[in-house]
Amino acid sequence: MKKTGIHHRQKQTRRSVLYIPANNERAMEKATGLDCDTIIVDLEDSIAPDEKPAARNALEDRLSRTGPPGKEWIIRINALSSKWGHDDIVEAARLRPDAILLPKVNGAADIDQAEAALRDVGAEPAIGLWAMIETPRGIANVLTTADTAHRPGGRLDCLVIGSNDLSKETDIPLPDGRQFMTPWLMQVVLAAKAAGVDVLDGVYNDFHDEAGFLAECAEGHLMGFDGKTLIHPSQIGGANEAFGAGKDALAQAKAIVEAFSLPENAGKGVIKIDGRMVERLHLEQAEALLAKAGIR
Ligand SMILES: CC(C)(COP(=O)(O)OP(=O)(O)OC[C@H]1O[C@@H](n2cnc3c(N)ncnc32)[C@H](O)[C@@H]1OP(=O)(O)O)[C@@H](O)C(=O)NCCC(=O)NCCSC(=O)C[C@H](O)C(=O)O
Ligand SMILES: [Mg+2]
Repeated sequence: MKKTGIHHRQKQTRRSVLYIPANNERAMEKATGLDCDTIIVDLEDSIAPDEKPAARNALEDRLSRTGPPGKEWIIRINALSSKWGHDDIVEAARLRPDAILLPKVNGAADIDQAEAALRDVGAEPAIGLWAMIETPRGIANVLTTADTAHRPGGRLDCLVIGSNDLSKETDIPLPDGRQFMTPWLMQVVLAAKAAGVDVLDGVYNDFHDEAGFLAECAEGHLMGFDGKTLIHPSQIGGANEAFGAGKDALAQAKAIVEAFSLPENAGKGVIKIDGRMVERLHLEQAEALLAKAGIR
């Protein structure tokens, strides 16, 4: 369970989170068989303005034929301030995804507006909200946005970096300028950790550049992201590897749990394993890692 989980969901593994344009029938068909943890069906930036209503209908039609994709799935709607946003959220609530992803969230008021709209249509409490943080104002206000997760009935469950929009709004080119965005990205990570919600890194556009993608995955993992958003199936394996608990980390976690379970360590707050100090906070960390990996 999340530390501060509001709707008491199970802690999800979200190493690899793949966007699929809602009107891409072939890609939607493939989604169930892909090894990604989560899919985001997109009604926003990958759908041309004239195609928005048709994409919404295509999604509804597909789900009525096939049912849900068989893994965590999210619908990214257009901003509620846009001419499509209201119809999108009404339709999304009817289709009952695990969560609705709001683009270009500038602050808590955007979450208020979405939660009110979901209340108005009687949306199930189990439908979560995810927020894209991809504007300068969204970065500046991210802690108060994240803290909406703590309100009674709060639906926020995950923050998602939108690096393309952030690049557009700040004139920092990608991928070369990512180092200059890093302080902002870390603000988002920190806010997510403070509020106890998940946080996902942005996409890597050049899906033929495997080395660049893997380097960005490794960096995102070190920065504390829970996973990475993806645009192409070829990126799934690398993200699962980078954000999954590696063999060494799992072995280390098991060693910590075993050491603290020894009778001679029962009353101790701190012990030594392989010459390193290990405290009970490390035990908690180890137990959480093993639980997330489904080991205990
Ligand atoms: C980028 C693409 C348009 C490339 O598509 P395509 O030309 O079809 O690529 P391939 O020929 O290499 O595809 C090989 C097979 O893989 C399937 N495929 C491709 N993409 C996906 C996908 N996303 N999900 C599932 N399956 C996919 C193809 O159908 C091929 O299958 P097969 O026929 O069996 O060979 C395309 O990848 C794409 O549209 N990607 C997603 C784009 C998207 O959703 N963009 C919006 C989110 S990004 C963003 O906006 C983030 C944020 O807001 C920000 O600001 O940064
Ligand atoms: Mg965006």
